[in-house]
Amino acid sequence: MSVSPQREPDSARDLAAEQDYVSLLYRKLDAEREAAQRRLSSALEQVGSTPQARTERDVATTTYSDRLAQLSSVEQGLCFGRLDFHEGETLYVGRLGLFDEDGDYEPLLLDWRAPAARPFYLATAASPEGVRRRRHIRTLSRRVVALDDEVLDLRAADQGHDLGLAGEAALLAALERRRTGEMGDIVATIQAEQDRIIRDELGGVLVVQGGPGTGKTAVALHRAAYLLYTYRQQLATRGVLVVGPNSTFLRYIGQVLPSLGETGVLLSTVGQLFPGVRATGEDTREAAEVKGRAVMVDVLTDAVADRQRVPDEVLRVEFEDDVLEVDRETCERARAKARATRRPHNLARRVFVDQLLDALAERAAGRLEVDLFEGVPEIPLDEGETADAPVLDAGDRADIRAELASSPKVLAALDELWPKLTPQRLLRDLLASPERLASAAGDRLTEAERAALVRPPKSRWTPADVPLLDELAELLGEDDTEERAERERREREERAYAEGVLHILEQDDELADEEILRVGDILDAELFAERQQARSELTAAERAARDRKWTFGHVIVDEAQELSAMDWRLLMRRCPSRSMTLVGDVAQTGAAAGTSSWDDVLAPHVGDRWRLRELTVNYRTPAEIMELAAGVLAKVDPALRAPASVRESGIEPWQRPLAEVSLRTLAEEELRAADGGTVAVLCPAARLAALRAELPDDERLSVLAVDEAKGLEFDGVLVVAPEEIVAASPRGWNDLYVALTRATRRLGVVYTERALEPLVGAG
Ligand SMILES: Nc1ncnc2c1ncn2[C@@H]1O[C@H](COP(=O)(O)OP(=O)(O)OP(=O)(O)O)[C@@H](O)[C@H]1O
Repeated sequence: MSVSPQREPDSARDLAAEQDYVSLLYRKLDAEREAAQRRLSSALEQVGSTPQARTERDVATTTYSDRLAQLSSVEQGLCFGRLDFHEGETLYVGRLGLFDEDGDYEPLLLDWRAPAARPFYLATAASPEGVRRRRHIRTLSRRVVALDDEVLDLRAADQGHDLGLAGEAALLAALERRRTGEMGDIVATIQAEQDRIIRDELGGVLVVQGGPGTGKTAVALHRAAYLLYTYRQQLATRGVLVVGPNSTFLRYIGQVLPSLGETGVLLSTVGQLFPGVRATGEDTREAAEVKGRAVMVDVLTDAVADRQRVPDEVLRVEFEDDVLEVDRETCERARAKARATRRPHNLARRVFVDQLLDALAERAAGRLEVDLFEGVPEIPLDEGETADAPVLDAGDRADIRAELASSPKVLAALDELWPKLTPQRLLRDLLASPERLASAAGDRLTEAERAALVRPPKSRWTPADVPLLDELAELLGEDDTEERAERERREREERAYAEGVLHILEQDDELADEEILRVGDILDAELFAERQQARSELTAAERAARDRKWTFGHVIVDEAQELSAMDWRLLMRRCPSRSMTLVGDVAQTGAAAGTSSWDDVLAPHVGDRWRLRELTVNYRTPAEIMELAAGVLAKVDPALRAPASVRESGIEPWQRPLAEVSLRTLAEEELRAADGGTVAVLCPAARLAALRAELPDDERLSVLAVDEAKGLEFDGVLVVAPEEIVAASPRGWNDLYVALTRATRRLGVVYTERALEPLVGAG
């Protein structure tokens, strides 16, 4: 069911009145910016030499810079709505809150995320929530260009259409706009089913399932902004992580949160979540699938165990012109004792090394005693002395042990048996050796699957390696005793420094600055030290990106259907609170290790403790294109239903054989038709290079394989060789469904031999 825009011309008087109000809001915004700029400049001028002055300066500069960035980000579309209530009250809704500080602090503009702004998104004629009229105010720069009114009375309810859209005219205007290659925010036209998801409670796992174009990405990002606004205390320090499928996609959505005034969110792919590793390599489809399986946990566990060796017969170690020997049984006992600690490999190593050093020290002491007495005439025993009493005392033995512990040869011998390992070294060794792989995998992987994993040791890391490295980091652990001692020492110093500052703050009568007094009032020294460090150096998102053990306050995953079982394990580690929003569409799964069931994905981590919400309206793809795509969806699973398109474009999709067309000419035509908007040619990966060479070089034209186009949209799309896309993978129909649903206006399909069955009759 689609709708078409119908608007009464706005009365000039109404426009002028709204222009006056909007201008007042911009003046207020300017004044706030100037004030923040002034405060920032004066804070920067303070060249404090005392710790107290430095602290003041750091706090102030961060606060005012953040505020300035936020005030600049809301310049476009500052105010976009107005609510008139039956009781006579009027509220303006916009990107941030502005208050009348000279009067009685009345809100001039309500932040869209404030509870009082909710009727703007939820009120309907059938359930008006006291709202008489909802007005969408459309602006261009600072100029009011159009008003769209909805009167919410029961007469309007009778005329309601079945999609239940709010602010139809404004919505359709937003949907008709040309695509630029960067996603925009939808804050002015969020629909009720989306609003309910955006404002769903923070805790627990929320799964949002929705077909293509239903606004899953838009909703996920607005939810991040909403959560940060509503639960700022809880989330600001731990941060929010947004995970996307690839870096093209992250670039595509990169502007949405800043345009909503939020900069403290880490956007990342799973492949970027292991600090120090850049996953620039590519796996074959089969290798990626095998690496993503949950069974890899057992394979890796055994691969670690395989690195804890005992000698075949006897351990022989050179030490001071001598060779010390420890039998295999003693080595086995040492290994069993170390394993029994259940500590990660690198931490359990200490136990193993200690045991063997004890054994070696005993051998060395025994040798020394024999040596001492060699050639010495027998001395009669004193009374009470026995012949086998140790000659070396505890101090001597300790010295011998210390010497052994610092002997490079001894250490090298022990390292042979139980090496200190990094995740990188272990995984590199494992994947480079068919023998190691066979030993670790046992019968968990077939020979062919193991062969798919083998690669040369110098290969680049791939995204599917990253969750394996993360798993290994857990299995291996880090023996960071020394770093920890150093960190504790630094923390003690910082605490002492903070205590000093707080003391000064308490004493200093002249400190009228509200900010600093508040800091002194509510923080103890420890928290203050922590916060100072956090503020003066990095944002939460930046710190999180550098720290593998960082845990986030909330994690949002887009295109969540693509993640493998191993990816999920990594993400769950980053979010022990399980406060997560997962958005995706199981009909669009392309990755071989991806999922077709949310249950399967979540059961190992949260059982059935997750809640499902669905999005049902497609805002992107016109009805004509969706009709074509629905046939392909039926091939994925006949039980699945395509979402209802919100509009018709009046342009039928078409199909033609490759032999009869020039792709270059077609692409040029599409670029012209897009009229400044974007065009994509989507094809099987095998044709990418040839097509990139053939097609015009234009920044508005993208030539992509289907997995690269996931989540993106373009005004015009040409799908090339659909039958090859289907044949290229077991999830080929899903891929074709994704390809067909990327267009906002025009779609053409160019097939190689004959039209695919579900597409026959189209175009
Ligand atoms: N309420 C809305 N107002 C205006 N535009 C909207 C609204 N909801 C969604 N859109 C637009 O619809 C398009 C599709 O949204 P989005 O990319 O979030 O969908 P999706 O469900 O993530 O799609 P896919 O599954 O294909 O990745 C975007 O251009 C988005 O801006």
